[in-house]
Amino acid sequence: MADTATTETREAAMTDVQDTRVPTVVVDDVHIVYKVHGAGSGKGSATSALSRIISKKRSPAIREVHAVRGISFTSYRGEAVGLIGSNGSGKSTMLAAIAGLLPTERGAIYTNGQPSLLGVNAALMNDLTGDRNVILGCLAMGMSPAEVKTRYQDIVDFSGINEKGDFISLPMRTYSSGMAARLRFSIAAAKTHDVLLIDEALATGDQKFQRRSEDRIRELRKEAGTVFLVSHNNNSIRDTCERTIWIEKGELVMDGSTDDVMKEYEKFNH
Ligand SMILES: Nc1ncnc2c1ncn2[C@@H]1O[C@H](COP(=O)(O)OP(=O)(O)OP(=O)(O)O)[C@@H](O)[C@H]1O
Repeated sequence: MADTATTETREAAMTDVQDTRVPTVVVDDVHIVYKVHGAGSGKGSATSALSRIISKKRSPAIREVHAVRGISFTSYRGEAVGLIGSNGSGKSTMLAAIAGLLPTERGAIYTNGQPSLLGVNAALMNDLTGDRNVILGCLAMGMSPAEVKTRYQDIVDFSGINEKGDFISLPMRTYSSGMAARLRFSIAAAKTHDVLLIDEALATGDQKFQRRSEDRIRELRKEAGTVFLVSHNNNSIRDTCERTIWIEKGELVMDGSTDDVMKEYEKFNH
């Protein structure tokens, strides 16, 4: 009897612990396959295109790249999760899939809340001025015009775009790649995201800005979101994420505390 009671208490306690962790993203045995058109064995695209026209053949074979091969994990509210791995291991593909931008070939991704992907290629309009982009970006994230007005100055100050003069009123195409990336990060980070996916954004700013963005990521976590960070900068992962997922050749190698995973990853790279 006593044993049963203990078991019940333990089970109740475990349920309590589980209940405090709210899952935000569940990745269940996901496979992602890119289909590359025009990847036939033609010698040079112009020659092969011409021979195709002459022979009236249809487009060349479609090649498949199996970028993610059966990855599973669950992230919880309040977590910052680093994604690491060699070039081409599938990190960006995994982020884009969580953001809902790529279909899964097999398996499924469930998200609680709206994921937002903040990549170095996030779309801002190059011909519009920085301030127009701030306004449009905020509206596109669902802020009301009044909210945009109150947030505007903070975003510009955070970006530091105006530190060396009035750059915010110049078109984005006149910005250096670092300046543009800083503005993109500042716009995206102005909103509390349910799931914020950051792809290498921190690598583009200078050190001062990197530190500022790391602080902002920590704040976003406190505001109850989940942050995923893809980076080749091991220090930014260490400073920002307490959990890290290591991917190689599309497969999950290790998922655990950043310290443990980094130790193994560094061994692998030496
Ligand atoms: N649009 C695409 N079409 C076809 N194949 C792609 C495409 N994007 C990525 N791949 C392939 O998918 C695999 C994973 O690429 P991915 O960009 O996800 O890697 P990554 O880990 O983010 O790399 P990196 O660290 O270099 O940014 C690679 O083999 C790559 O060639």
